[in-house]
Amino acid sequence: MSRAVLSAGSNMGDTVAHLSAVVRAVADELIAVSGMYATAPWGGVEQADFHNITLITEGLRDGMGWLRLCRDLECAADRVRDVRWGPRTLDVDVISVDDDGPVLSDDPELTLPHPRAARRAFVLVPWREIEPDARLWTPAGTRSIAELIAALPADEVAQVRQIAPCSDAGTGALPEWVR
Ligand SMILES: Nc1ncnc2c1ncn2[C@@H]1O[C@H](COP(=O)(O)OP(=O)(O)OP(=O)(O)O)[C@@H](O)[C@H]1O
Ligand SMILES: Nc1nc2c(c(=O)[nH]1)N=C(CO)CN2
Repeated sequence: MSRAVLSAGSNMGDTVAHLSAVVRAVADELIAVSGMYATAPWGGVEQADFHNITLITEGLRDGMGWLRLCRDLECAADRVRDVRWGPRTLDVDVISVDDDGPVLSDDPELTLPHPRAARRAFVLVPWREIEPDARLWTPAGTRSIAELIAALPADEVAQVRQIAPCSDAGTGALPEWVR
C-alpha cells in the first residue's frame, strides 16, 4: 500500500481524451486530481504547448507498480519514444511515492522522487492546487512545494495556466473536463 503523486502531460492528438483516460484508469485509487493546465513546453524543444495534470493516488502498489501503470497508459495512447522532451500523445511520470515516508531510489528505471520534478512548474503548480502543504524530498533536503515554486523563474510559473477546474473537494466526483 502506498501513496503516489503522478504527473501526466499531452501535446499531440486529442489531449483532453488522453488525460481523461489517465483519470478514468486510476479512478478507484484516486485521492485527488488537479484541474487541467495549459503549459509552455519545458526542456528546450520547440513544440506545441502541453496540457498537464497532477494526480494523487493511493493503492496496493509499490513504486514499480505505479511505473507499470504509467507505462501501460502511455502504450494505450500509442506513445512513441522519439525526441527526448519532444512532443507526445501522453507522458505519465511517477513524481513521488510515500510508504510510511518518502521512497527513495536511484535506479535509472525508477528514480524516486522524479529527479526533474522539483524544476518543473508544470508538475508543481497543479500539485499545489490539490495539496497546498505538500513537501518533496530533493538531494538538497526536503522542501515545501511552495518553496520550490518560489525558486523557479517567474515566467515559467506564469506559463502554467489553469484552463479547466478540479472537482469540488470532498464530492468524490471526477472533474467536469474528464470525458
Ligand atoms: N520516476 C519516474 N517516472 C517515470 N519514468 C521514470 C522514472 N524514473 C525513471 N524512469 C524511467 O525513465 C525512462 C524514460 O521515461 P520517459 O520516456 O517518460 O522520459 P521523458 O518523459 O522523455 O523525460 P522525463 O523523465 O524527463 O520526463 C522510462 O523508461 C522509465 O523507466
Ligand atoms: N510543459 C511541459 N513540458 C514538457 C512535458 C510536459 O508534460 N509539459 N513533458 C515533456 C516530456 O518529458 C517535456 N516537456
